[in-house]
Amino acid sequence: MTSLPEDKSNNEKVTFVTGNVGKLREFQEYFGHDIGKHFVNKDIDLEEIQGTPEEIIRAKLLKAREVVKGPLVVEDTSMGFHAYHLLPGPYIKHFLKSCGCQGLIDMLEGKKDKSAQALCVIGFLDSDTTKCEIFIGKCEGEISPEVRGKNNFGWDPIFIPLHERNKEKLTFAQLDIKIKNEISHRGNALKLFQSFIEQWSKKKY
Ligand SMILES: O=c1nc[nH]c2c1ncn2[C@H]1C[C@H](O)[C@@H](COP(=O)(O)OP(=O)(O)OP(=O)(O)O)O1
Repeated sequence: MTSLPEDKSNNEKVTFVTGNVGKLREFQEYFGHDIGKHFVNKDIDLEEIQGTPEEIIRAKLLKAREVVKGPLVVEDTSMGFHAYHLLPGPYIKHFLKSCGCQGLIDMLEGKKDKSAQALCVIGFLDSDTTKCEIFIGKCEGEISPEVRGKNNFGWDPIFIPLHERNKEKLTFAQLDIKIKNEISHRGNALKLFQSFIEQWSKKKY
């Protein structure tokens, strides 16, 4: 299990509420060694509502608030096919669990349009407010005709990000985590979140 490094300073830490090891790994890779100065991780199973990505993230933050007192961050990721008007979208977790990566490929059988979009929504809630800050990152891609690369994170082995850094059309699972973070939905959301959290820490301490 990936865990964030401990830090003994007195700064109030932001709690990243997630039970998803893949998310934690990419978060840690993005922020680097200092991550423990700012964040701690708590694995709480947060019930997910149905709705738009913004509605889902707000509900996730408010649910987490019932358990975590201090500043907190949650994340929700969806992935959908343009041929299906971006469904499964927020329901991708359930599709993946029941059909697997091959099942997702099969959903596009006979469809000419294999394009897909990944969306990452990061939500932040400070301790003294109910105002949710939301950061959204997107990544356009296409679904690979077969499962490729080591599957250690969700639908990574079938998602080919369309980006000039990926001329070889590798799936996320075949790309180095550093490159994934530079071009992915999560990386794009983290860029926005990072500038916010740096300003927030300056004001706070
Ligand atoms: O970059 C990614 N590359 C491939 N797969 C990914 C990625 N990011 C999330 N995923 C998968 C995990 C889950 O099957 C679904 C999102 O579900 P999602 O509700 O956001 O996450 P979760 O319940 O696993 O963790 P959490 O404890 O943070 O709510 O897509």
